[in-house]
Amino acid sequence: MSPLRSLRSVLGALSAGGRRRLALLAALTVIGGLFEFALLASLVALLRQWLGGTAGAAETGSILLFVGAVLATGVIRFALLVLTQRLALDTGHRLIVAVQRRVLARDWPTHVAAHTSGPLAAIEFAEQWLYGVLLPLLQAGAAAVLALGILAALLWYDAPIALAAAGLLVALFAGANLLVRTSMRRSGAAFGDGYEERIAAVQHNVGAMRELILAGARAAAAKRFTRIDREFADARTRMLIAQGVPRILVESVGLAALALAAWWLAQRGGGLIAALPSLAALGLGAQRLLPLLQTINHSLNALTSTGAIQQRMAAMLAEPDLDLSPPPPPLPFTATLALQDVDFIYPGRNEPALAGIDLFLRRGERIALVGPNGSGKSTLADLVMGLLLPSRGEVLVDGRALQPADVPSWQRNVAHVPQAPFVADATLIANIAFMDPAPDRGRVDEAVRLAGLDDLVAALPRGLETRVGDRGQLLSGGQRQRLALARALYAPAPLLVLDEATSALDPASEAHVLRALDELQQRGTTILVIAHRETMLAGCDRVLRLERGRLV
Ligand SMILES: Nc1ncnc2c1ncn2[C@@H]1O[C@H](COP(=O)(O)OP(=O)(O)OP(=O)(O)O)[C@@H](O)[C@H]1O
Repeated sequence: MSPLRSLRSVLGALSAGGRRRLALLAALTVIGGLFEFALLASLVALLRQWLGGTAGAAETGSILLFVGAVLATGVIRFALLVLTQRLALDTGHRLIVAVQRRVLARDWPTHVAAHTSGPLAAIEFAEQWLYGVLLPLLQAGAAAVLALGILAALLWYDAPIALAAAGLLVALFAGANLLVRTSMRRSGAAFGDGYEERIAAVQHNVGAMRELILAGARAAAAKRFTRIDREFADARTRMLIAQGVPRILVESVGLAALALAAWWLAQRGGGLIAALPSLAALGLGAQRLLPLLQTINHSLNALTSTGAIQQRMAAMLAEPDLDLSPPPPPLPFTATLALQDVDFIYPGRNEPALAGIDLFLRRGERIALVGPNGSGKSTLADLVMGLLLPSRGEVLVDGRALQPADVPSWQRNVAHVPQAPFVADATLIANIAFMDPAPDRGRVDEAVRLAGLDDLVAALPRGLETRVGDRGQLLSGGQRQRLALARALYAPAPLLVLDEATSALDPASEAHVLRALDELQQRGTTILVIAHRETMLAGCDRVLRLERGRLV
């Protein structure tokens, strides 16, 4: 995707309001440019009058015009400073939120297949894009207005010289950019890769701390990180150097050209004195024109060098946006849940994970699913929960085929306890009443009791208000599992799926959970238990066995 196309798609991801604010920002920047031009024009007019010796009312008028332009430009500059910062940060905020919404909108298979470093890096990329591309582009817009004005004035003053100077500058910029373009593109792409790799390395080091300590591999991890960060820093250095080269080249050659022009003008009839007004105009023009051209050039360079980052953002923003409407009501589930001749093949796999599955569950039944590792138990559970959709066959709820559009309302019937649950760095109560801004204390206590967490809560000085640490590291493995069970029980759902949910529990805790399952079943909950341990099969109405993706 070309930089301009990806720029368009990034901007397209902003809401209509966001784009309107951006248009306002662009308009303000151009107005700022116009005022700067007015300021410069009045300064030139004033100089001309002074140099020409004109006095009286005309001079007073010019001075008043000049003072007015200075004051107005100051006010506009201040307004621009405030508005630019506000609108720019607002645009950055909108972009970051837009990316996060797309991450949250991903379906389960996409989420599982994606690297976690991508969404994290996207936050930095949004800021890089904002300060590295968008703001420089806006400044370039204002600079272009001013540059065109100055050029027009110079053309009017001395066309041949102005044309020669403008031609030289444009040629210099174009040449310098051609020189560094490839380096800029490559280093920009390496910068984007390096940034993601660096985040992935940090995640790896933090996540694998225990393994690194025990394997005596912390120094190796530090070396690996050093290499990754070195490469990233090198890419960034190359990118910044490539961005800076045109400026140096143009400034030095431009200055030399100005000296040559002065010499050439002095050779014309009348000598240096006669050439002074032309030289002053040229010098003033060049002095103002050069930084403007630098600004324009810098923004175009930024577009090239951050092209890879922008493309990543554009690709993420092209993903479907999240539906923010409130969750739909639960799909009626009164009698049966069935899988009919279901196959499932994971993307990139040749063999189906599940084949020819026929499964029939009555409401209120408790069924166990057993089978060796990799036989497809979790895949089957994911199909039942609507996290995966069958590659062939159908899932039927009360005899009606589940359509993709029904999945969110079907999922409102499901509570799930995985083997390795997610535990937030928050209090016990916040983890149990997950995402509920006003936890219902009665339901929390009931869930704590059923999950057998009451002894732990009673023993903690801060009870349910105890923080459990990052990923629940301040709890034992069994306590984490019981916490996940309590979470699943907090929002009572007609279907409870336990996927190796008690693997870390001691016999007494497991017996407690089995009694809780009996109680839930009596209340009409349908329960699907995936287990390797025989003990968990007690109380199940049926035991189904999966082998190599088939029910046997
Ligand atoms: N996201 C995935 N992408 C590709 N293949 C996958 C994915 N998840 C699982 N598989 C494959 O699907 C097959 C079934 O895996 P599944 O996790 O359902 O087995 P399981 O019976 O639950 O195993 P375990 O008892 O070890 O938990 C395995 O061969 C596994 O490698």
